[in-house]
Formats: sequence, C-alpha cells, structure tokens
Amino acid sequence: MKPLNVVLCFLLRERDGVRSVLLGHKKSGFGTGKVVGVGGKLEPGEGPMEAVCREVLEETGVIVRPEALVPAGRIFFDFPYRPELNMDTLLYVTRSWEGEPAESDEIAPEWYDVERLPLELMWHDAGTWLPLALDGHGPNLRIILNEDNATVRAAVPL
Ligand SMILES: Nc1[nH]c(=O)nc2c1ncn2[C@H]1C[C@H](O)[C@@H](COP(=O)(O)OP(=O)(O)OP(=O)(O)O)O1
Repeated sequence: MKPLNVVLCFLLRERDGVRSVLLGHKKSGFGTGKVVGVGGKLEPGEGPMEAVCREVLEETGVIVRPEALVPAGRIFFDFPYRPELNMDTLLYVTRSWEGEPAESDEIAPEWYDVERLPLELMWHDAGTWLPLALDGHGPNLRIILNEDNATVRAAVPL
C-alpha cells in the first residue's frame, strides 16, 4: 500500500539564550489530544515545500517562504497493523517567518524549550527522532509501530 506523503515543519526561535520550537496541541483529525509538529498531508500535485507553507499558514496563521525552509530529515511512520496509516514524512525547520502563531481549528500552537520537549504529551516515537531533527542531524528513520499503533517496535535506518 502506498504511504501518505506528509510534511512537518518546526519553527525555531532563540530568546535570551533559550532555543524554543513551535509545537501544537492537535484539536482534530489524526493524533487528536497529542502535542505534535505543525504539518500534514500533501495535496494532489503539490510539492513538499509548497505543502509546508500551506499547512503552517492554515494551522498557525504564520507565513513561511519556501526559501526559508531547511530540510531536517525524513521519517517513515510504519503502521504494520494499519498500513493505510503509513506516512512518508519530510521534516523541515525554519528560523524565519512572518506573523505570530495563533490557534486554528486544527492546532493550538505553543513554544517549548528545545531542551525540555514535552515528549510525554507527544507520539511515543517523538523522542527517537525529534531531538535529532532539531539539532540538525537529519534523521532518516523507519519507525515501526506496535499492534497498539502507538508504541514503538523498532526504529531502523531508511
Ligand atoms: N508516529 C507518529 N509520530 C508523530 O510524531 N507524528 C505522526 C506519527 N504518525 C503520524 N504523524 C503525524 C504526521 C502528520 O502531520 C499527521 C497526520 O496528518 P494530518 O495532520 O494531515 O492528519 P489529519 O487527520 O489531521 O488530516 P486532515 O483531516 O487532512 O487535516 O500525523
């Protein structure tokens, strides 16, 4: 089964020596109730960077330009027990945007200290790849989920 093509974008800012990342409380759709990255599925005919700019605008009201996006890795979320959920996910970070993040129907955005990510509120796998992506290590991983479609069976190089 063909995976869904997905993008995630992490806005990074530094204030008073503290590096923060914009994450969001998901209010609807897949992963409701979790803290997640901003992003979503590509629309037909759309390129990944185009999708990032659209999703960031839809979910947070912030304008990000394609030139400001830095590729930050690729994660294949592999759900062997629900293969229709498989997602091939491109990660991006950006340090430059216009506007202030605001709540939407999909996401309530919030800044988190990169050194104290809210991993207990996120997908179980986030601890495996998110710190690597935010530190510029460009993780390239297949995350294989367990039968509960939540906990991690394995993380293997792509
Ligand atoms: N194991 C996992 N760990 C994680 O951190 N994020 C995951 C994940 N599996 C999926 N995701 C993310 C990637 C993607 O941003 C999101 C699902 O895409 P969407 O936000 O587009 O879903 P929705 O159901 O809200 O879609 P729409 O109804 O089309 O808005 O879930």
